[in-house]
Amino acid sequence: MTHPKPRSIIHHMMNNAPGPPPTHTKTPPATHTNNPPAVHAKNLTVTRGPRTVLRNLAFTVPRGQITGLLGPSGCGKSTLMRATVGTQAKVTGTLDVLGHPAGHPTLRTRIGYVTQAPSVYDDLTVRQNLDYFAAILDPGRPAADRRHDNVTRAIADVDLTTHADALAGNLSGGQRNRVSLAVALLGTPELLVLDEPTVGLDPVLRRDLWTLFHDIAASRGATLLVSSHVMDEAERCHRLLLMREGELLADDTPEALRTRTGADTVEEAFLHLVDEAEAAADTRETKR
Ligand SMILES: Nc1ncnc2c1ncn2[C@@H]1O[C@H](COP(=O)(O)OP(=O)(O)OP(=O)(O)O)[C@@H](O)[C@H]1O
Repeated sequence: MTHPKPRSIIHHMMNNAPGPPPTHTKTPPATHTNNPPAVHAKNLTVTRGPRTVLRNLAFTVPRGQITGLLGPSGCGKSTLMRATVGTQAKVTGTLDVLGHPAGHPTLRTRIGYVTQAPSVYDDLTVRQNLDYFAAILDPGRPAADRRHDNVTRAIADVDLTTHADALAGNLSGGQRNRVSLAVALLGTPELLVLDEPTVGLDPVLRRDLWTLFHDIAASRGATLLVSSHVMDEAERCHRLLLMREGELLADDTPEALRTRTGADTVEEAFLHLVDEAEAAADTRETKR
């Protein structure tokens, strides 16, 4: 007897679109044209200890798309994500998320946030982990059926149905990352903030996750803000925020960045922009 295959976004996408995911150089139409952008920042500055780690940032993250936050280690990606989800202290300037100031209580259920360290309980199974977080998000006996459906769907979304009863502690690093992502998907968030979700994953898993991100954006109209320091992942985003040392070098589509700098890849474009920024800084210095 053959069992029906569990519904899985990853399989669904792979069956319909074999090969690598599209690089999506064209910007799709925004799905909530009358709504405020997912994120709007102006004069955004963050200090950590004695250091200014984000300096005067201004950018807009449109809805319904994948915006990549790219830059070298230590440039401030995690700090920007923490500020966006409202967990970062000493934030000044404007930072509006889904039309509210970052950290506003109404945003709690509208944002999913996955940090770099998978936040799952090793001594619980995948389903028990999800049940636990679902009970916090949507408590009470009357919501039991809805919780069960949401948990089943979130597990299927990250392609872990066959591992639902496995202890999280016995999963691979990539699978544990996907449990964290499933937790973030539980409340069907409008904005998903994913901090280096593919770090340490093999190329196949990385490709599968990016396929999943595109499916989440396309099928739910969700906005994804995804950080990475791997420049080839930039090509998979609709838009890019390129960062260096707490400052924004660019806020554009991968295609526009390549065209503007005459580069073949986003990595080359990034290096070009770094050189340009350093030359501009030198000019300012010699004029003093
Ligand atoms: N608690 C802290 N006190 C002072 N400085 C900090 C603190 N935490 C981080 N920083 C500094 O803030 C800067 C930005 O850190 P952040 O973690 O945002 O960078 P990142 O781009 O996410 O790096 P990575 O890719 O390695 O995760 C770094 O230079 C870091 O040293």
